[in-house]
Amino acid sequence: MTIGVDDDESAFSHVDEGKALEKSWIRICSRLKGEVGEVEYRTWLTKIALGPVDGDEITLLLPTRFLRDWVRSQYGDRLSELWNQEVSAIRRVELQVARPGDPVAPPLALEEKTTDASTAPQADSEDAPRVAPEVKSDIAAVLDSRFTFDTFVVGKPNEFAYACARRVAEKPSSVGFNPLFLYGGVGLGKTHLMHAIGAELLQSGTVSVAYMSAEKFMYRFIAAIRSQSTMEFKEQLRSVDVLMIDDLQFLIGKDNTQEEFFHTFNALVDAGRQIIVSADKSPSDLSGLEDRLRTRLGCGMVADIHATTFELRISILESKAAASGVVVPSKVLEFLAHKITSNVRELEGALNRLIAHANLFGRPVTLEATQDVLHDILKAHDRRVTIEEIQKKVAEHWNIRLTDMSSARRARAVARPRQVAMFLAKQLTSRSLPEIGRKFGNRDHTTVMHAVSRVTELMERDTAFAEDVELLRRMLES
Ligand SMILES: Nc1ncnc2c1ncn2[C@@H]1O[C@H](COP(=O)(O)OP(=O)(O)OP(=O)(O)O)[C@@H](O)[C@H]1O
Repeated sequence: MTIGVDDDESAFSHVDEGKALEKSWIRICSRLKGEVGEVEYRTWLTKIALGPVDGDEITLLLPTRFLRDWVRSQYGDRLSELWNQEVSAIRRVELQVARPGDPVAPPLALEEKTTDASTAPQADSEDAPRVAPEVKSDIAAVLDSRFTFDTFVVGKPNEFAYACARRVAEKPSSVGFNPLFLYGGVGLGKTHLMHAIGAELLQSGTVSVAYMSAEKFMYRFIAAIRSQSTMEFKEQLRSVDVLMIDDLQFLIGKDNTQEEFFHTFNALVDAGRQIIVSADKSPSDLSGLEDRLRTRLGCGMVADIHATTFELRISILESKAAASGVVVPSKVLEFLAHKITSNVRELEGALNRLIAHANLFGRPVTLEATQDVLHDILKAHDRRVTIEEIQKKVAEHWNIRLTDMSSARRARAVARPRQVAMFLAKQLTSRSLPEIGRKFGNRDHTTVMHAVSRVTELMERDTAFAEDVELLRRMLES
């Protein structure tokens, strides 16, 4: 082998070259797995075997042309980068289809290889029909068993979305519920609800369910184009009873994929099949999606998952703490629910960390320990937003003067934004009601309480207003 950079050259001339490469490969696999996630890794990357090194190029072998093309298009650049970081002399990665006698799997598995037949492509022979069986298993719903209706905690902000999801799981394709469009901010339970619907439907054993992120949909589509098998791909998609697409906003700006999705969508709905879609915004706000697609997406049931309330955060924490078997005092739960308001994922992450800590050290969870274990998260949240920032953003949004946040004016055009700012201050900061009141022209804490309940009430009644408040919240948090 001719590797031209000194460090690597000496390394390879003194130790067993093959072993060193295998070690590098294991590290690369481990990094890739962390980057792309378990399912993606198993589906596409466990089939790669190490081939020879020639000059600055390493060859990686794949069992079929389809897999080679896919890995090349999706991971080719990243593989080159990672190899180059591991062995600076390697500057290029060549992906080839393995020939008889070549290694057919990674020489050293990262862990026990338990490639799931339902998710992995069947890549055993170049002559075998390449796409049909692969895509078929590929679009089958791979659901997270933790995301069920039973584990979903229902509260005011998500009760409507939950009821719609339940309804669709009981009676898919009912008039008025097709498509079901779930939308809301990051980490508020959209994926959880979709998986819950899928799990419920699959239990019946009679319904075929496909679930994938919009991103995956696009990659499948591109792969089908590359392998000239778009017809098979379309047929696969159009043969399912229920199609779920998560995070649809990903298709913004991807015109060809949108077009394909639009046709699939129409074919399925026309054939009386159920579509379920999630996104971070309502169909009308997904600018960048074609108008005809947005219109059709809004034709069925559109359900918003609002930002969590304090009460919902407490219920979620209680339920997750109870499931863990670790006793978490209510003071700690309240503290967390006050501090971590952004989304359920973060809240859950913080609680899991506390529980893991308690289990590891066998110590009870206390408020003191919580502040200690979570100090980095708590600091980040404290820093996140100030009342002054909230007042400024809200004033700009409704085009009022900043001084009106503290003025005595009671005209609705001024009073309503002020109430929203108080509401957001309560949601996004850890300030107490009297502290918030003081920042709004020395108002009493009961005025802040009134503002919070008034805004909550209005958000429930008025979707446009709720979206305004939600938008402000997201802007302030970003
Ligand atoms: N109401 C709830 N009850 C129980 N767990 C919840 C609830 N809402 C969210 N979660 C949990 O929070 C985490 C994040 O939820 P999920 O992945 O469904 O969010 P998402 O809205 O799909 O986010 P993203 O926009 O990032 O895709 C999951 O672990 C989920 O189980």
